[in-house]
Amino acid sequence: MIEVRQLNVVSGAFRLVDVSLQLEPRESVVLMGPNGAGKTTLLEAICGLRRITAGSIHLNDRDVTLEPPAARAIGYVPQDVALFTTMSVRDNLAYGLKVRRVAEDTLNERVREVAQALRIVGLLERSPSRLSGGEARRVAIGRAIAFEPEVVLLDEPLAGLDEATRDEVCIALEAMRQATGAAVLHVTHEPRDAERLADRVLRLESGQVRHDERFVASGAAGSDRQPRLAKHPR
Ligand SMILES: Nc1ncnc2c1ncn2[C@@H]1O[C@H](COP(=O)(O)OP(=O)(O)OP(=O)(O)O)[C@@H](O)[C@H]1O
Repeated sequence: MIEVRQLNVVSGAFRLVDVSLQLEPRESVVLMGPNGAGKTTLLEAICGLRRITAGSIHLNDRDVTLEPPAARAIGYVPQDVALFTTMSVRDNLAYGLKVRRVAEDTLNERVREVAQALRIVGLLERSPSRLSGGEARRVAIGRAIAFEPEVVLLDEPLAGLDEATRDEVCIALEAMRQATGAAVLHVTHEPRDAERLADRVLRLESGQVRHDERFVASGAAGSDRQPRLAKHPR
């Protein structure tokens, strides 16, 4: 479970003020809101990439507010993907496992599983600079989930994908969520993503988060899909 308590962030003239939210394990929450509302700023603050001026972040009752990003069990897919261009796709996927000193055989198995689930096995030895936009997005998702984080933060991961790739990525995300029990916070501007992926929807407006009462979960969030990623002991 992740709990954000009264988070305050100052970014130039922009402010997030007393933002609170909570995600249960395996819960899929979509975060919507207008351009510039602070969705990216909020995700960056939760994963430790933005300094917060007040408030706290708790992962399973552990206060991680002052921990560096790599010490938090939080996977992040940034809006601009930001793959490590000096590494192969395989090494991008392995990165989160390496920094957490996961044994090599487990690491290799995990990379293989994630690559299969996201259908990027054929890309493993490529450089990220030679990927299409959709391929790069899938690699970024793989890098974020390979170390089996407790929470995954996704900043518009489906933007710009064609319908078939979009479906594949949605299925892989749902499989990951079902198999690992990770909670997912997913930023999108697309109501259809919310309908497909969300258990509930939050709206960020005027620096504050509120529940979208109009949203009713359709139950279409992949509960009928077979998980393809196995859970490994931490
Ligand atoms: N490094 C920065 N320095 C100063 N202001 C910033 C910085 N990064 C973002 N901002 C400002 O903070 C506000 C929130 O930006 P943010 O990217 O979090 O919004 P968003 O909701 O993710 O927008 P979008 O839907 O367009 O992606 C904007 O007004 C933006 O101009």
